[in-house]
Amino acid sequence: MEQFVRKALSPYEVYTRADWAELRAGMPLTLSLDDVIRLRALNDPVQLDEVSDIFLPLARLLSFYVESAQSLHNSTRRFFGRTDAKRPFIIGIAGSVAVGKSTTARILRAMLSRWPSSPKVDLVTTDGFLFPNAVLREEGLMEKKGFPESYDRAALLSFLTDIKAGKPNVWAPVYSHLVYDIVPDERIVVDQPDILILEGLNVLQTGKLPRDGRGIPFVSDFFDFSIFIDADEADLQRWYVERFMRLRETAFRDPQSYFRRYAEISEQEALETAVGLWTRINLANLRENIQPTRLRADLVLRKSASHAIEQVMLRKL
Ligand SMILES: Nc1ncnc2c1ncn2[C@@H]1O[C@H](COP(=O)(O)OP(=O)(O)O)[C@@H](O)[C@H]1O
Ligand SMILES: CC(C)(COP(=O)(O)O)[C@@H](O)C(=O)NCCC(=O)O
Repeated sequence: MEQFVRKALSPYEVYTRADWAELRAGMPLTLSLDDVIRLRALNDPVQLDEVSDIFLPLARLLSFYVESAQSLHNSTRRFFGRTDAKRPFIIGIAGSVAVGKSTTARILRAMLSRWPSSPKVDLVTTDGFLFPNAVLREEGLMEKKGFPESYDRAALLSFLTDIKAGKPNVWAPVYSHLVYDIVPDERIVVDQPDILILEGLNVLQTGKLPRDGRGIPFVSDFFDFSIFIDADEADLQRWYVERFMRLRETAFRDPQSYFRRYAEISEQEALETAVGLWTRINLANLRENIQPTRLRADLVLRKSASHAIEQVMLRKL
């Protein structure tokens, strides 16, 4: 009974992978297996059937939403008799560290940019808005990287405000996973895209509402559509640790790598280090800040232990 009431009250329509895949409705597959291999991140085993079963129906849904958003914006322009700049459609992608946000964002970007209208699709990750390590150290936040307080939220909001207003050449700072810090003098420029994908742990977080009612408090206020990628904690830990162990063979060997020392310790010590980083930083952040935002998303993609998406939940209310 309790489960029945909970289901009736849920704001989501729940689809199995097979049911969701049906909603592709003839949408043509524009990515090849080579494209998928090129786009997927280290340790992400995503396959071409994930593209046809999950991403094609999603791209079809988004094509309706983008069209409706443009039409709504045109109505507002007509009402005011204005000819202001086009407004990009902004998609937010949230979820834990190691859940596969970057692969999802890159596949989605490639698919949307291959629509017949050839829209300009840009992708930005929120790590560029982390405070530099020097600031995090001063504030005692080095073990809180990825937590809400480790980001320059004002800069991120100002970046989104400019993009949504249709300004040309809006820039964002760049973060390097290799050096584990913001890269001085490097920037990414976003120039009036039709669609912007913003990917990061924190994009659905709410923060405190200002008491005086002024200001724009949430990053998600800028989203036309939001996606949360969900998985069990035990699977996430396994993916994080496996990736860490693979990075020891690759990126950590680079003399510039912040994690250089972890390429040299024993396998057992490396495992303990990875589990420690996962538990102290990323699991704590998942529980305190990320997981509670899941039900704010328009779409939840739920991954199984094999990394494949097994269930899709689409907001109906
Ligand atoms: N220490 C690291 N060195 C190099 N690349 C890394 C490191 N940690 C994570 N990455 C890469 O950074 C990207 C983002 O990782 P993460 O924030 O965990 O998000 P997600 O796994 O959801 O995409 C991934 O492509 C991952 O492979
Ligand atoms: C850089 C990140 C905070 C992710 O940033 P995002 O792009 O999601 O804003 C994360 O990948 C990270 O490095 N966390 C710190 C703990 C760790 O080293 O695993």
